[in-house]
Amino acid sequence: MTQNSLRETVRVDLGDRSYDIVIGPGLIAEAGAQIAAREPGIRCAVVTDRNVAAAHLDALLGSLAASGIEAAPLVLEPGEKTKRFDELVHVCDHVLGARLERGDAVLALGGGVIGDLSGFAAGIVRRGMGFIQVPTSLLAQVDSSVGGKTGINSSHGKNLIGVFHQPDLVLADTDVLDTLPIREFRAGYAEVAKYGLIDRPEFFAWLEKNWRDVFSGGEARIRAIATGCQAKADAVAADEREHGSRALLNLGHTFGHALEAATDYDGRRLVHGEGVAIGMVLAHEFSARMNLASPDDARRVGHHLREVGLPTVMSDIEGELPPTDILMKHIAQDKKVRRGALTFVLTRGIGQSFVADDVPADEVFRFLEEKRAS
Ligand SMILES: NC(=O)c1ccc[n+]([C@@H]2O[C@H](COP(=O)([O-])OP(=O)(O)OC[C@H]3O[C@@H](n4cnc5c(N)ncnc54)[C@H](O)[C@@H]3O)[C@@H](O)[C@H]2O)c1
Ligand SMILES: O=C(O)C(=O)C[C@@H](O)[C@H](O)[C@H](O)COP(=O)(O)O
Ligand SMILES: [Zn+2]
Repeated sequence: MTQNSLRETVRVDLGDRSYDIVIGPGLIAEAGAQIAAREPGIRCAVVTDRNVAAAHLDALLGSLAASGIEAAPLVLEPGEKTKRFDELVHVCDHVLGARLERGDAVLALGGGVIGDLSGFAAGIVRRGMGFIQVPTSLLAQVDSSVGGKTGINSSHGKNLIGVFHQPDLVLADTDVLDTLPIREFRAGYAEVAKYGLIDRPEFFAWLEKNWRDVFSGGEARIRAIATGCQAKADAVAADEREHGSRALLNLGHTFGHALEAATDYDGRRLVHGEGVAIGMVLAHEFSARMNLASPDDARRVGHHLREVGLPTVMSDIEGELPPTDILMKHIAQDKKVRRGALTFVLTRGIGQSFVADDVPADEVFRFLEEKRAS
């Protein structure tokens, strides 16, 4: 990690596909110069959503134009339901209609929804073109803009269709978080805390003490984002395509994704980071039930996430959830399933997560039934 006053740069080491994540204030105004310095002559399709466009699109387009970068903007509807096939076709048609070449780029200006969808388009148009991430939600700055997982949802489940396609550059302008709704900031915080729970117990302890400063902005926020990006960069460099250790980044996601699918990706009821928050508490509780970890750790995780204002139990989700066998059907579609056996990220304690193969489905079923009843 290199530091320059409030600017931090984290490098994702992937040989000839390595790239920088630049983090700090004022980066949208500088985006044109940052991109032109790395890719002279490049043109961009700028994909964003209506909320982000209202607050930040003009500034980005101005910055690109000032550096002589031609840009073709496309504004989509906000929300998880935009991660679907017809919107993928929409983005691909837009990129082709603008006559962008393989060496040009799709630039994602937005949260994880826009990043995942645009990255998928960049990965398949002309069999793979340039991709630049300008993440605008906390979740996207600390997680989804890094690592090259792209994709869309299916009626069969979350993120089931997609490709790995790494970005060439990530510009995380921390100023833009000032316009992010507080509910979305909290949701992104769940993925920040995740890195502590995976294998950085001292980071989790730091968050327990300093989360108010992370929420209020400034140095603590930048430190939290840079620590998260470094953790993600390390995990991706070690196992780019999730053959093994990268699966740790999925802590809380097997339960969380099932809950997102069970609520029909309705962001009024549950957004991704909230599903991850509930999922991480469930993963710690399930680990305790399997005698792998102390129930005190599960209580500590639940206490912290609840303290910042996140939902932590299934009953926090508004409205009825479908029966447990439907949740199990979603869990069985998880991409970590091997030869029909469930794989979960479980834990031996705070910061001691591990990938558990062959988790008995009947134990998971009984556990979920009990949790729903309690
Ligand atoms: N590819 C990955 O590695 C990865 C990692 C984590 C999550 N994800 C995916 O990311 C998605 C969730 O991302 P998200 O939480 O960013 O959701 P999102 O993209 O829906 O953004 C959240 C909301 O905030 C708004 N918004 C974003 N930035 C804003 C800003 N600066 N000012 C005002 N409004 C703003 C958006 O319009 C949207 O309404 C999920 O689909 C999840 O599966 C992917
Ligand atoms: O980058 C990863 O690897 C992750 O698992 C990060 C997660 O936060 C993210 O939500 C990811 O999209 C989930 O991946 P999936 O393979 O379970 O769809
Ligand atoms: Zn996630």
